[in-house]
Amino acid sequence: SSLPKELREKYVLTRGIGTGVCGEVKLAFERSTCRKLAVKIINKKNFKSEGTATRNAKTEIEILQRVDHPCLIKTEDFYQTDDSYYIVLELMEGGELFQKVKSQQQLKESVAKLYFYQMLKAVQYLHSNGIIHRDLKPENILLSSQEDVCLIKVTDFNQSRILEEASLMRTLCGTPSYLAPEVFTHASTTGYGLAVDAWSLGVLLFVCLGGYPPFHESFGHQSITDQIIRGEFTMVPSKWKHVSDQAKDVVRKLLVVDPSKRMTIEEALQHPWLQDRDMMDTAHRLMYPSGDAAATAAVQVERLATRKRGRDEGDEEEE
Ligand SMILES: C/C(=N\NC(=N)NO)c1ccc(NC(=O)c2cc3cccc([N+](=O)[O-])c3[nH]2)cc1
Repeated sequence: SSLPKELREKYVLTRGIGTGVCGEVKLAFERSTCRKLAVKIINKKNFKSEGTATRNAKTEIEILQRVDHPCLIKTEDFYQTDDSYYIVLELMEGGELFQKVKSQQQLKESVAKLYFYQMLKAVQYLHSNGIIHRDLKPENILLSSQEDVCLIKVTDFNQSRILEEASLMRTLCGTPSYLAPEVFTHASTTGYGLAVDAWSLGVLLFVCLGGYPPFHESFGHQSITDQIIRGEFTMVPSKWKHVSDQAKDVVRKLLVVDPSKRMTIEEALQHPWLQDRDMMDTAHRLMYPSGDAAATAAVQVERLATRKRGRDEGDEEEE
């Protein structure tokens, strides 16, 4: 394929290392440093052209370049041609969580807990920045190494949405007489939107602990959508007998059909199963290798503040 000239000048692209539904990932070497990197090639026709202004304004690429958290994929560089995007990313040598669960049957509970905690922190960060991921699945969770104890990163923001309270405010300025009730209740504000990610994390945790999905067309007579709508899943004893009751409790409180009754990300982070000092120390050592987490946290806060100021000024220009 015709790679952008600047990309070819800066990187050597070699073999494919992962194939996503919407494109492929190639191993690349940065010519100047010989550093190994990954290049995700996304075919533009995979980007559904959304009607809503919000989606057009904030494409996935902008989200990818804006987010900054140890458990979210970081883009190093970005190129595009008429038909493709080329995203240069850090190499995630552990590959997709999906492959690891498949090859190991099911993960050890301590490993599942370490990964799940990092996923919660990544999604907590997205939500605090008004972003819903909406497509959390094992293919979109990457592992930084082949070791069980490793950093994980969430990727693929193609389905993500920015929560625009502003657009709701504009809606409420008009005549309300034609507006549906849910516009005024939770449904259209951050409330329910964020809960979709909590459900997906429940499915992810179920798969990591049980080694099989909670909802699947091959289970019983019901369609997969009926199983999901009814929230009907089975913890097969042979697979779940070694899993702790606390871990099962987290899954059961996330796979709740009614979003208003579903456990939130914040509540999950407070659940007894995750009050595990050793796991947290390991996770923080992986997330903030520089060691001084306080300093790193302070830097994060400062960076967010400057970015927020920048965005506000930027928005004024847009307005
Ligand atoms: C941003 C994004 N997707 N966005 C999108 N619209 N997809 O639908 C995206 C999706 C997937 C990836 N995947 C990788 O970086 C990735 C997959 C993989 C498998 C084995 C080994 C490696 N590796 O880096 O060594 C891998 N990296 C990286 C970025």
